[in-house]
Amino acid sequence: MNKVITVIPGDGIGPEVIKSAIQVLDTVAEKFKHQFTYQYAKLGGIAIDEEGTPLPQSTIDLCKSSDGVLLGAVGGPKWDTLPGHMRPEKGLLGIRKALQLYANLRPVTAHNSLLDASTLKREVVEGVDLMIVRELTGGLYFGQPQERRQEVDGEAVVDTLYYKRSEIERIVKQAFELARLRSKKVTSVDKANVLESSRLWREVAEEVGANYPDVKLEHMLVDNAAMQLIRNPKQFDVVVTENMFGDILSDEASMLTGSLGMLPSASIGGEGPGLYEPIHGSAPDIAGQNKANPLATILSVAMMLRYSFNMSEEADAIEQAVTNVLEAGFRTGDIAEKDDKILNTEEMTEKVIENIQLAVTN
Ligand SMILES: NC(=O)c1ccc[n+]([C@@H]2O[C@H](COP(=O)([O-])OP(=O)(O)OC[C@H]3O[C@@H](n4cnc5c(N)ncnc54)[C@H](O)[C@@H]3O)[C@@H](O)[C@H]2O)c1
Ligand SMILES: CC(C)[C@H](C(=O)O)[C@@H](O)C(=O)O
Ligand SMILES: [Mg+2]
Repeated sequence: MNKVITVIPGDGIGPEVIKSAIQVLDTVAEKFKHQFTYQYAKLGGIAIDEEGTPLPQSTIDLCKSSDGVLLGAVGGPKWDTLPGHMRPEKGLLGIRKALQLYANLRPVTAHNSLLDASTLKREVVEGVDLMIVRELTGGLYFGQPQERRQEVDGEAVVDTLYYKRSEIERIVKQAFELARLRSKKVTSVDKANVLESSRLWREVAEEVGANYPDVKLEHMLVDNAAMQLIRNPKQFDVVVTENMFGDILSDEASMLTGSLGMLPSASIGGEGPGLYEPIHGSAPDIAGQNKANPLATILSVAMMLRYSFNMSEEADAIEQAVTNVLEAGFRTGDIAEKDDKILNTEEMTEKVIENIQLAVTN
């Protein structure tokens, strides 16, 4: 198959992990006789520096003209003092919105060989396999007004948490559809004891859930959910929640797998291409040092092949290669234990590539 992929390296470790992901894609292309064409686009800090805006129109156009979008990460201290609308992160929010990617899937899978890399006890994380379904184009991130104000008694600020019923319906429906393919349980996370938006969220979850009698629905307040995620994460199958709660809970949940550097994501739901990115950021503290764990981005490539290109055998080959490499004891610094030899980004990528090449195909 021929596929056109828009590649957005971004800032910090973004270009490093994207380089790994492209090498993996090239390996898959060769092994499975596909042709992947890459068109590179700018987003975030590098786009601000070179084009004066975090989201150039040319980037939106390139994304829309492709079959899938692969993104590294954006942001960094260099751009932290810019006004809100000019920040790198605004570019990321803008491209998600422009492509109507309202559903962000963040799978959290504990690899057996990484159980001791987690900060939690082995018996707590063993067997964890959950999916966070994060609403991605609404809520506090996008609601208007969002501004600072001078009022008579001093400075004030407002962010707006806004959802349309239809926006809640479609994301909750997505969660139920996914749960049907998994363990048939949806936990809807909200703050319905305080927020009006959460009370509507809960109401809609009940209504949508009524159409899925085979799937169990439970509601959980977000503060309790944050605690339950580290007390007993195995109780969760699909977790569905609004944008900001999902952002926070997914970083927390990543530690069940051993590292933020392990968690991939797929953003889908629009009429055009899906966007695939690790959940981590540009990691300025390790950028440019060839230290970043490339696995989250490599696993995001697997999600792109599975969800956007319908290449499940190829996706399986990548995921299996990652499992094999971890089982063989190869580690980047973030998942290493005391006596492990630490591989750099390039060496880890090489191990995954060797493994894909060795895999026997049907
Ligand atoms: N999707 C994105 O583009 C995205 C996501 C989150 C944060 N950010 C941006 O990234 C910048 C830094 O944010 P932050 O430090 O809060 O979060 P971060 O995710 O960049 O880093 C948090 C910690 O995790 C480590 N880490 C992250 N990814 C890693 C990897 N692949 N391998 C090894 N270690 C890894 C970092 O070194 C750091 O110690 C900010 O500008 C933020 O806005 C971007
Ligand atoms: C960088 C930021 C805008 C982004 C978000 O909050 O969505 C990031 O934290 C993520 O999780 O993808
Ligand atoms: Mg985040």
